[in-house]
Amino acid sequence: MDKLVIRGGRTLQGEVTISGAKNAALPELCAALLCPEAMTLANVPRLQDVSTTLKVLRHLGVKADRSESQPDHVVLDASEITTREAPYDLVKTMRASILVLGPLLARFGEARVSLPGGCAIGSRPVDQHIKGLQAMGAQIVVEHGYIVARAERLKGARITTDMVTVTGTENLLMAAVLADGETVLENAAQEPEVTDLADLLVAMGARIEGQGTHRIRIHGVDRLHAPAQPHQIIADRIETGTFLCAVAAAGGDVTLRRTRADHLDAVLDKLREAGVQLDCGPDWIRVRASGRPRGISLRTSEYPAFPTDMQAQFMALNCIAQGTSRVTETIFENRFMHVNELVRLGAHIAVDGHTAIVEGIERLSGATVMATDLRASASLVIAGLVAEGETCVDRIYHLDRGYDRMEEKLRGIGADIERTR
Ligand SMILES: CC(=O)N[C@H]1[C@@H](OP(=O)(O)OP(=O)(O)OC[C@H]2O[C@@H](n3ccc(=O)[nH]c3=O)[C@H](O)[C@@H]2O)O[C@H](CO)[C@@H](O)[C@@H]1O
Ligand SMILES: C=C(OP(=O)(O)O)C(=O)O
Repeated sequence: MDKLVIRGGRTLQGEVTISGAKNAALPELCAALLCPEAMTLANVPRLQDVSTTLKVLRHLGVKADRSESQPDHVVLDASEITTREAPYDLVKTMRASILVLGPLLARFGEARVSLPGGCAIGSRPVDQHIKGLQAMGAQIVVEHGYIVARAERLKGARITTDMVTVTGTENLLMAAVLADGETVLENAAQEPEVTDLADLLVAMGARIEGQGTHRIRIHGVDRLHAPAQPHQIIADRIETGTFLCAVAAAGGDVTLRRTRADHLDAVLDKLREAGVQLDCGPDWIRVRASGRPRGISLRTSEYPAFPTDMQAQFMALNCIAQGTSRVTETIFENRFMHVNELVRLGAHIAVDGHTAIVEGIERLSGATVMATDLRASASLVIAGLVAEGETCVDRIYHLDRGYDRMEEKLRGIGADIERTR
C-alpha cells in the first residue's frame, strides 16, 4: 500500500496548474449515458474516482477512452448500452456511482444500481434521489442491496428535497432533461459543479433555466446530442483551496494557474482573515504567506458558504496558527476523523459534538499517521509539510481518489515529499 513520506519545514515557491474538478467530472462522465452520440469531455483530471467511473460506464457498454493525443480529453460513446445494471463490486468504492441512476432511467426506462457503500464521513443515504425519481413517476424498490427503478417515460414534477443535496440535484437534473414536461427542482444545490453539469446538458440540447440558484427549471426534450465542442470541465476549487492552505501553513509565494477565484469566495475570505496575502486574476491566484497564520473559526455549509470539503485542510492550518479557533461541521455527522491523526502530530484539538476547538501551537512533530478519507488525507499532508522531522501518511489510496498527482505538484514547488510502498 502506498505511503507519502514528508520532511517538513520547507517553504513553497513557484507555480502549480490546477486540474479539472473531480465533482464536476464524475456527473459529467455519467451524463454521457444520456446521449446516443460520441461526445468529448476536456480537462478531465487523472484520479482514481475518474478511473472507477470509466470502469462503471464501460461495464454498462459505453466506449470510454482517454484521447492519446490530448490525455486530458475523454471520448465517450453510449450509443450501444449492453446492461442497465451497476454492480456492487464496481459501485462499492465510490459514492458518486449513484449518478448513473438518473441517466439510465431517463434514457432506457430502467436501472439496477447497487446502493453505494458506507463512507467514513457519515451515513450518506440516497433517499432524496429515490424520492425525486418517484415523484417523476418511477417505480422503485430497494432489494438485495440494489435500487431497482422502472419508468416507461419519466414525467416532469415539482420536487422539493428535504435538504440541499449536490449529487441528488445532479441525478434529478439528469433524469429531468429527458422527461415528459416540466420539472422544477426546489431547494437545489448551487455548487459550481451543478452549474457546470447543467451547462454541459444545455450544450447537449437540454432546456434548463436557473442553474446556480435554488430553483432549477427543466423542460424535458425527446433526445440529446453531442455538444458541438468538447466540454471543458471547470477547475477544481477544492484542489485549489488545498494548495492555498498548504502555502498558508508552510509559507512561501506560489501562483496557482488554470483556476477560478470566483468559486472560492468563502475560502479566500477565511485565508485573508488568517493573514495570508492573495492576488487574483481571471484564471490564477497568487498566494503569499510568512510566519504563523491567525487561527480562524468557521462553519461549513452549502455553497456559496464555506465548503465541508475544505474543513479538514483549514483544521490543519489552525493547528499551527496563533490563537484558538472553532471549526463546526454541519453537513456530515462524522467528518472529524482527521482530528485523532492531527493529535498524533502534536496538535491540541478537543471535539465537542459538531465543533472542534483548536488551540494553535508553534510546531507539530512528525509521526506516522493514517489517511481515513479524502480530505482528511489532504489535511495530514499539509500538517506534514510544517511538522518538524518526518511524517509518514499511510493509506493514501484515499488521496488518489480525488487529487491529481498531488505529491508531484507539491514537489514542483519545493516540498520534500515522496511516495513509497
Ligand atoms: C461527488 C460529489 O459531488 N461529492 C460531493 C457531494 O457529495 P454528496 O452529493 O454525496 O453530498 P450531499 O450534498 O448529497 O449531502 C448533503 C447532506 O445531505 C444528506 N443526504 C443527501 C442525499 C440524500 O438522499 N439524503 C441525505 O440525507 C447527506 O447525508 C449529507 O448530510 O457534496 C458534498 C457536500 O458538499 C461534498 O462533500 C462531496 O464532495
Ligand atoms: C466527500 C468527497 O467526495 P465523495 O462525495 O466522492 O465521497 C470529497 O470530495 O471530499
